[in-house]
Amino acid sequence: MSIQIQMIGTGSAFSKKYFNNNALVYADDFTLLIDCGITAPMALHQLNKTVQEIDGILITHLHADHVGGLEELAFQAKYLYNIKPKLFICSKLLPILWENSLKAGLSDGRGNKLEDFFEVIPIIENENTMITPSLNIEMIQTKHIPNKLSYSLFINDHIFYSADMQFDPDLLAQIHKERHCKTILHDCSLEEPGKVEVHASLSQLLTLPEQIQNKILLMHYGDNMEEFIEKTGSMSFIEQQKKYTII
Ligand SMILES: O=c1ccn([C@@H]2O[C@@H]3COP(=O)(O)O[C@H]3[C@H]2O)c(=O)[nH]1
Ligand SMILES: [Zn+2]
Ligand SMILES: [Zn+2]
Repeated sequence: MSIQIQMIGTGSAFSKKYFNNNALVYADDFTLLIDCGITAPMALHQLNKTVQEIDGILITHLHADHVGGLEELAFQAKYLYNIKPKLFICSKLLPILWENSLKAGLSDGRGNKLEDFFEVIPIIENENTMITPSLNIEMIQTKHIPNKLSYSLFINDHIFYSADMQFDPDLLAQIHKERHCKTILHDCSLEEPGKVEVHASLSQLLTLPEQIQNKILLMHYGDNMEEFIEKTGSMSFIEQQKKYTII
């Protein structure tokens, strides 16, 4: 079954030209937002979308370019539309999201909790979770910031979505060979090697075999992306706001 992916933002954390690297996944009857960064409410507004059109939000890790927009969406959902979107998050991240990130803004001082804003659905890592009959997600822990939990995703078993991760050629080879992934959406730092070690860099990704490179759409890139067009081997940059049908 085919799905559509639309990056509401394709930028790196400090980008001022692109919104935060967050994605809408359209399955038959379900729209999932993958990550909800600081700029996500504005990015959705530019697509003429409100939280009413989002059936679920899935969080990969707790950096602000991936969760910084949740407070606004939570308040909009509750106080503007009186709805409760589903919130999918690995069970290990769930307490940290509330206690260390959202509680300050969302708590009402009378003991409210995350479940007052979202239908919280804890995800067990490495287990295939049905989001909706036409959309399964498996979350695997990947290396991003040392000692900080971060997850990448398999979507419907054959799409790999890196979220934020360091270069891991062995994992990508395994994904290609054993999981038969057809499409890989991968974060890509355009900084010179050594400056930002917490994302895969373009120079690292260019060392991958051709048959892996031609599956890769590059995302989470800096404002200088256009300088690198035609310099990405068999990979290409995914475009912000464009809808991609992935079978
Ligand atoms: O140990 C660290 C922690 C953070 N950072 C920067 O902060 C950013 C946070 O969002 P991000 O994960 O998209 O990208 C990260 C990097 O740009 C870093 O370079 N080294
Ligand atoms: Zn990020
Ligand atoms: Zn990050």
